[in-house]
Amino acid sequence: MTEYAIDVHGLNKHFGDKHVVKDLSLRVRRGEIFGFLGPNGSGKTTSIRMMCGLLTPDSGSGQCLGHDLSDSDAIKRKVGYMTQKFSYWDDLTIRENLDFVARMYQMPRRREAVDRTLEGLGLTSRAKQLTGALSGGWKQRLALAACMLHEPQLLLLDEPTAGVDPSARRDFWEELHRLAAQGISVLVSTHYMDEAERCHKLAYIAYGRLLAQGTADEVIASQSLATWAVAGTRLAELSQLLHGQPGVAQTVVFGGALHVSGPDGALLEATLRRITAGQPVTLTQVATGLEDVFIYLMNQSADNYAVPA
Ligand SMILES: Nc1ncnc2c1ncn2[C@@H]1O[C@H](COP(=O)(O)OP(=O)(O)OP(=O)(O)O)[C@@H](O)[C@H]1O
Repeated sequence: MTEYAIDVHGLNKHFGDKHVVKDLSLRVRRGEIFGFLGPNGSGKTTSIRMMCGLLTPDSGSGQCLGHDLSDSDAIKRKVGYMTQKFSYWDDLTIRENLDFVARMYQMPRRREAVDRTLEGLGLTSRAKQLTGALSGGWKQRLALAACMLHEPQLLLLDEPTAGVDPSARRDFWEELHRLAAQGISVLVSTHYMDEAERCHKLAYIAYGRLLAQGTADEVIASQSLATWAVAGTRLAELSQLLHGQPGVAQTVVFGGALHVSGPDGALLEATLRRITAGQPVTLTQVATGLEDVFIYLMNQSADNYAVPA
């Protein structure tokens, strides 16, 4: 048994003349929760589908749970894949939906598998509820249960909590950590920063290219950004003034403060002091956050990929 649930190198995928995944190399350890972040259309779903054998890469190689990527039948038997779209029957109960999935996959000892899964995900008391009447959070839990029926070793979850309220998202993540503690590996794509911070490791992908990966602290440190918080009034006006000034890479409003970041700390500070001189604002250097870094990475890659006029 290898140390990695996923270990892929140089994966590429084109759709027509669009190069949607570029030289993707990624390793996910067993029992690790690995977060996959990036703007819409950056290639997260395509990457996930290649890693679980649902889509053949144009080039590149690797293994998933010890099987070569080309051995998609073996991989699919050990992987649970939760797609973005909720695809269960509203007019069936939770139990009936799970039973339907178990039948579809011709699972042996179906009743036992459904009971075990209901119990494992805290759904037993709701087993008879109609799916259509469930809240978004419980629907996601049903979808997770359906992809756990065959006891997979790896979960590939594509934006599993999109549109789910914060308390249900927290419960869902507690469940993921419980599963990871049992040795199940999880690759999860998300747009939520709080979820990114709950992952053991992260990768940020934009325009098909993986731009940073590691723990949240490593991803933040990798960009060496300095960040200042500017508190005061007329911050929108100040943001416009700062745009394009020496040392200013980006300005982002965070609650009542403007976060201003740039790669050259001294230059950024000098610019901030010059532009805000005499204005009723306070400047405080703050720790650069994950969101600051993701916005920076996205802007950088947009610049690199911009088509020249
Ligand atoms: N089967 C397909 N045929 C043609 N183009 C596709 C196909 N699947 C995806 N694409 C294109 O590939 C690019 C990457 O899509 P993908 O769904 O992998 O991105 P994503 O990062 O998962 O986006 P989102 O966050 O919106 O789900 C997009 O431009 C998309 O339109």
